[in-house]
Amino acid sequence: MLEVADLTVRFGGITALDGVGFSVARGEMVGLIGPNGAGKTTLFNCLTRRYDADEGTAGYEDIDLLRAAPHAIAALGIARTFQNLGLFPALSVRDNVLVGAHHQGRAGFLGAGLWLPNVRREEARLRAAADAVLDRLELTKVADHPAAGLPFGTLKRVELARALAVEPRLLLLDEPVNGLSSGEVEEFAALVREIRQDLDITVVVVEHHMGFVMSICDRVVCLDFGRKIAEGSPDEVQRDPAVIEAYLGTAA
Ligand SMILES: Nc1ncnc2c1ncn2[C@@H]1O[C@H](COP(=O)(O)OP(=O)(O)OP(=O)(O)O)[C@@H](O)[C@H]1O
Repeated sequence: MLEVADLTVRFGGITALDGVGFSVARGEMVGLIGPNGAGKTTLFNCLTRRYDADEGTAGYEDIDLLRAAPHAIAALGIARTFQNLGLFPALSVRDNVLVGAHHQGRAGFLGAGLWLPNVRREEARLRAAADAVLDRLELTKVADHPAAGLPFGTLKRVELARALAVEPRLLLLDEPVNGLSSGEVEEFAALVREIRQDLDITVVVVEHHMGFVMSICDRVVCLDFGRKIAEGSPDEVQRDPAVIEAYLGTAA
């Protein structure tokens, strides 16, 4: 489903990604790990066209993602969550989720302004879809609450709901369990397992929480200083001396 090859991104003198390549099969869940500054978020930013790559390709289904327009990413069936939450604090939880669903709307500016019948029907359809996502993520009770003021664990689920409202085929999760308690991490892992099973979504997850990554991912890719240093099953990567050295600074 995704085939990243020779991906290189430079920021002035810093090479954030240096010839990175890996592939993700349809239905797989791949973990992307590595110490701080390894280039994980930069990789997501390239795939979602927030950053331009200097070199490389990212084949997604039958196109090169790196040539896609940034606004086309959601329509291509790709959604992401953000490390620091990409929510609008003053909007209700439901409206935050509707922002995710919005790209599916077909109404033009004029039709929306005049609130024509087809626009009303479309709005009702999008709201029903958003409500179904809220229900799945047990967020119905807080649907009308502004995002601001909700507990962090709830906001992480709203962030996931916003991404799911895109109805993605490929979901990119950036540190989804960072800051959660161990109980919440387990709940989140169960939720992701359920979503993958029910919605047939392919997932790439960036995460520092090794317990989460190792328990939920089919395969793991490790970056260090912009380079891929290991790839394999969670067990293999965990035992890889290069990975241990990258994290601990010395071979075990
Ligand atoms: N917009 C930018 N301008 C300049 N340098 C950047 C930019 N974005 C990332 N970098 C640099 O690129 C490198 C990789 O950063 P990136 O955020 O991708 O790492 P990461 O693996 O996601 O780290 P973390 O685990 O801390 O989130 C770092 O040296 C970072 O400072």
